[in-house]
Amino acid sequence: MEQTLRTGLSTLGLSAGPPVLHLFSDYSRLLLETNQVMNLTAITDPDQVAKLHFLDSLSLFSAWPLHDSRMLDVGSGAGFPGLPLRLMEPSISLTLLDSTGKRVSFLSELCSQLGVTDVTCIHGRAEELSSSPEYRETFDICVSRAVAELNVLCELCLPFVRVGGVFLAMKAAGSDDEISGAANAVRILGGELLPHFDYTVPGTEILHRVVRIRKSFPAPKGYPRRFSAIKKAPL
Ligand SMILES: C[S@@+](CC[C@H](N)C(=O)[O-])C[C@H]1O[C@@H](n2cnc3c(N)ncnc32)[C@H](O)[C@@H]1O
Repeated sequence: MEQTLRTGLSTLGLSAGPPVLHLFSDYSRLLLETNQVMNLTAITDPDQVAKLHFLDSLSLFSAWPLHDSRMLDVGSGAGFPGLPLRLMEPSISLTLLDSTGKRVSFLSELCSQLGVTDVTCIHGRAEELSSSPEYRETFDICVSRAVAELNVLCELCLPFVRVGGVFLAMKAAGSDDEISGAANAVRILGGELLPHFDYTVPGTEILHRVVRIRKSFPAPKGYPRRFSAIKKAPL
């Protein structure tokens, strides 16, 4: 696993010393051990964890400058993409958010075992939390992978991003229709669609995409709506 990671990192123009590589090994081991008793990932081979979770997450470094940012990962699940980014770049101030309590307990335990005690793990729903002044428009960067369609995801994520910050949504390469279908949501929520960034997940032939949305104006009051309303009438 460490060799796959080292090779993939060099493809991304990144490098890591033994202490960071060990952190990723420990992360993979704890993920796969816990996965035996809790549904965290469909991937069970450490080499595939390195490629499809770690290197896919770390590809965000090629899509946007991430250092020294206050970052929120919405629907982080087992920590992707936020935690691999923080392990590689300690200057990121990271908050992981998920609506499933068991996953958040796993994340808290994982961060404590990895010794990254400055990561904040929150159990809650994005559309409820972003109305609180503590979180609304306070993050430089919001990231999210595999949580919802982009029009819905914009309503969950853009209210967290400060004006001038960015929302980075990880999507499949063939997401052109999904992106054009989210144009209305982006506009209403104060966003501006930037050119997307396509990449090949290192060590694979899988093409993925980072949709980049700059926050240009504050999100109007009243957004996000309750999840039932978001689902019933997506923007
Ligand atoms: C398919 S998993 C993806 C996990 C991770 N981002 C990844 O790529 O491996 C989706 C996660 O989003 C969380 N989620 C879904 N809706 C959410 C919401 N409204 N607020 C916070 N978390 C949410 C779920 O609990 C789940 O853990």
